[in-house]
Amino acid sequence: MLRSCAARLRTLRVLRRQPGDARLPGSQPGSGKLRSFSFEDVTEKDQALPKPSWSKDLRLLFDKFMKKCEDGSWKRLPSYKTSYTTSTIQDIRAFFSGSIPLKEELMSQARLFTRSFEDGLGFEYVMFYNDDEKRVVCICQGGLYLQGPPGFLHGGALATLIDITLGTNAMVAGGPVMTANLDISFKRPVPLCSVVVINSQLDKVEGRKFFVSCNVRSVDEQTLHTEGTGLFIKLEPGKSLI
Ligand SMILES: CC/C=C\C/C=C\C/C=C\CCCCCCCC(=O)SCCNC(=O)CCNC(=O)[C@H](O)C(C)(C)COP(=O)(O)OP(=O)(O)OC[C@H]1O[C@@H](n2cnc3c(N)ncnc32)[C@H](O)[C@@H]1OP(=O)(O)O
Repeated sequence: MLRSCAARLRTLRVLRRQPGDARLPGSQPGSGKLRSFSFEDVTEKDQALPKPSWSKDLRLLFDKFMKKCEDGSWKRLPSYKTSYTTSTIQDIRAFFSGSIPLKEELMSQARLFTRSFEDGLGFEYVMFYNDDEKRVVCICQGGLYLQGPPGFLHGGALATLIDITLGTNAMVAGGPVMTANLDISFKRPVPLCSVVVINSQLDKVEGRKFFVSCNVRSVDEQTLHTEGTGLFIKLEPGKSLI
């Protein structure tokens, strides 16, 4: 698994020697196929689909959950590098009652933190949602640029993955939310480039407060890496954030 991460890093270094170019979407690593950078490439491509940088474990888990989607009980959630396309920026500004401090131009360049790394070096993840059970499962692989202790995933990176998983669980149930509180117990470190499964469930809703909890386990389910709980507050349209 670590070897596939290192090979991916070498490939990216070779491709990066061409300034102003981006990799052709869908090209094979090492193929050297390049073409000019296009904004649509980074905004429109669904990132929650198999890529060459995924390990075998991540692919197998993805296939397993896609099978569960066949009867409609589970749904894969697509994911993009930015949620803020030019057409929705006005709506978002209105929703937050003008409290977003960024100017239009910068806003359109903003990227979702977890989708800002090159393929395979940062966060690779896919979330699946079960509406009846109010559960979200995130299958994820933390890449070489997310190191904390030598050879292990940074705790903040894992906290980020937990935050977005719990937040997504709250959001699919109740609409736009923000994290008010996160409580995380790190029990066993996560090896870098390994795959873990974040299992979350919506425990309780009280007015605008959504209480969500999760555990993080290894692929073989033998290791309990982490447990976490979160409180998410449903945002009120037109209410300023600041
Ligand atoms: C057309 C589309 C339009 C819009 C959609 C656009 C976008 C979608 C929006 C978001 C999607 C993106 C989500 C991804 C984000 C990833 C996660 C994050 O990184 S969030 C960033 C980190 N979090 C923050 O910066 C939050 C900072 N805090 C706040 O902004 C506010 O405190 C708050 C959480 C928004 C709550 O403020 P409110 O004024 O709205 O609510 P309150 O009246 O203060 O509280 C309501 C209720 O909740 C209780 N409460 C609030 N905070 C806490 C807390 N920390 N611990 C415990 N309880 C808390 C409070 O006591 C009230 O309880 P009640 O009295 O029982 O009702």
